[in-house]
Amino acid sequence: MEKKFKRTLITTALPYANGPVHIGHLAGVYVPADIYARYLRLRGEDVVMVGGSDEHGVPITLRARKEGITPQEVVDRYHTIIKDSLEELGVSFDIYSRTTSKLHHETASEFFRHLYDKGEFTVQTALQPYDEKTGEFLADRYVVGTCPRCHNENAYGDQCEACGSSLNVTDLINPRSALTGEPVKMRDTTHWYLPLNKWEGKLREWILEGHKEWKTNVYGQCKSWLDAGLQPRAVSRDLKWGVPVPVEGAEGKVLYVWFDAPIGYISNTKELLPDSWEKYWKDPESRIINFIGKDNIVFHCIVFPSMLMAYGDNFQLPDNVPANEFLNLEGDKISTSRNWAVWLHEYLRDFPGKQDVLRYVLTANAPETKDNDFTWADFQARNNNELVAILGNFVNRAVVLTHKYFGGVVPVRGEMSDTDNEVFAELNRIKGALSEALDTFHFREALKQAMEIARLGNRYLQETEPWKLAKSDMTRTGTILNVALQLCANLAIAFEPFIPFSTGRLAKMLNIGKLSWDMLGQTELVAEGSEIAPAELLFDKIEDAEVQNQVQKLLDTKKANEIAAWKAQPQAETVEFDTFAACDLRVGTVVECEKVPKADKLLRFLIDDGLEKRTIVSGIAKFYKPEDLVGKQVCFIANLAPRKLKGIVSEGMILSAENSDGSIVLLSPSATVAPGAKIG
Ligand SMILES: Nc1ncnc2c1ncn2[C@@H]1O[C@H](COP(=O)(O)OP(=O)(O)OP(=O)(O)O)[C@@H](O)[C@H]1O
Ligand SMILES: [Zn+2]
Repeated sequence: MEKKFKRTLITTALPYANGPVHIGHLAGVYVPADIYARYLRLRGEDVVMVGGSDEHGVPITLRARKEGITPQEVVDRYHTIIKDSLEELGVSFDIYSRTTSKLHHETASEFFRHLYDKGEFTVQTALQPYDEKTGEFLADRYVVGTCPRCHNENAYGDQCEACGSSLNVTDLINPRSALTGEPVKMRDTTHWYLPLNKWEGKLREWILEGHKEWKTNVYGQCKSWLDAGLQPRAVSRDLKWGVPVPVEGAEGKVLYVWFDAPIGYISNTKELLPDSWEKYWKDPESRIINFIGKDNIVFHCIVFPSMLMAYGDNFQLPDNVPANEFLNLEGDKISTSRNWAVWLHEYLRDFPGKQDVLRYVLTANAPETKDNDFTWADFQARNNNELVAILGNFVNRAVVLTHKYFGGVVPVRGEMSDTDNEVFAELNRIKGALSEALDTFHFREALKQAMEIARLGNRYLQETEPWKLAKSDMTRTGTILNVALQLCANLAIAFEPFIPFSTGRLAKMLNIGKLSWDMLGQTELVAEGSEIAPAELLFDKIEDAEVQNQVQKLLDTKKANEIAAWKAQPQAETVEFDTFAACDLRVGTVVECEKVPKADKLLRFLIDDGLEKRTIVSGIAKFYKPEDLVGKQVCFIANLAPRKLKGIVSEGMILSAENSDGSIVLLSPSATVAPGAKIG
């Protein structure tokens, strides 16, 4: 039997404030959380959605060092971008705060101190990497080295981004300091550990016995962690940026970012509801739902619950953790550091007023059960073929026809035909399926069901053809349009959790007041005799040029990444001087230059080499216009055995350099020299 709850607290993973948010964050966490929150609010439930930026941890301090600014400046910049862009997308947080707030520092500090006083920690001294040049211990990402699994040379001390392995500093081959590049030294340092093993039994019972309904990806990950056996986990770090460890002898140490971040959920609730926050956290009749992406499962299902159990005081464990898998972009893993992303703030700038299109596409294609790919082609297709052609089209037809035949006044619904009754029966079936999908976090399925109402409407108009009937039977035409308008009003409810901007406009067009989930399925939402507003298009077609711009932006990024990753080839084997001297290298002046017919890569040169004019064929046609080269001086190998290319005998080879992007650049002397001058 499903348990009834009095209220729900929705938490959303705290985005890391070392960059803006991208579509992966949205698809994984913020869009589904917002859908669920809006749905519960429509049902009139007591629901609170909290969020905030995660502003501590090593990547932020590294970024600050790189840019020569303070960590506070880094987080101020990104917190503002993240907060504003999520708000503009319509993510309806009740509070969006940050972990550098005073209240959070106090809350996290008190949490640690309480566990410390209760004796919930163990203290361990262990060897940690240390940079002798800067005199600092190197936590997590301060250490880079070669990944033992995939041999990526730039794996971090906690993770390899190339192969996705989670690592320990000691796993890295040739570990070096990210600050100075020096090999790391190991030194003793003391930290506080939370013995997760102490909570293993309770965790097993709570998840493996008590929550078999969880998503299989979440349940499966928890099971494998638990089956592998839990170890004590360090909850402090040698760092200056963060919440200081509030005990004596802990100077220069802060709370591990994954100890402090989930406490952010508590401090955010506290900040929002100073007097009543506890009932959301401690009343067994409250329900906590954590929205996260798959890489956060262990922290939300193992680490944070252990912290809450260790704290005691009735803190409740989450009722569900509907974690999503990952969204990729055009076939590649989304990455902040490689700038491989669609950034929300840029999307909002490039597609003004199209928040709902992104919300729709990210839900329709959400990585609910497996990793999924976002492509601009799919984005365009879903907008044009679904939002415009199905939903927008149906609403537009119903509203336009009501204006055309009834002057915008909702016509009377006369006698109902079997078709009309079937439409309403189908609407009811959809309501059931839609609610069930939302209740069980199947948002893709829920969105599909909502779209079924619009499909139903289009089929209905197609079958009944009111535009034909209007010539002979206005009563029947009125009935049909009344039914169609009721479906439109139902769409305004069914789609509200997903695309709230458009449903707001739709409700206004239909001139209907506040809607609630209970009203879904009702057939008298638009009152007979009431006036509706003129038709307004809910969605516009997205043209090829708009998505091509976005694809080009990604291609540019790819190119920039390749150039940044380019490395010179290792040096070839040593040769004796005589070998070099045997090559007769000279400078010549280009007398003629033209494209070789039927060969798109080749140019034919006629070179004045100081003795005579010689012909050389060179494969650089993609990079130079022949007319631009006439009169220029080039370097060439004079004594290379002649070779036939496309029927032309080439007497030598022109020297060029291949750039990191694959383009070819000719070599020329830095000042004009006599043709035939020797190079050596
Ligand atoms: N591509 C993605 N698909 C789905 N969820 C994601 C994706 N990237 C991040 N998330 C989720 O978004 C939440 C906030 O992410 P966080 O700020 O920690 O970013 P991150 O994982 O460091 O991403 P990035 O490396 O791209 O900055 C986390 O719960 C994370 O699992
Ligand atoms: Zn690796």
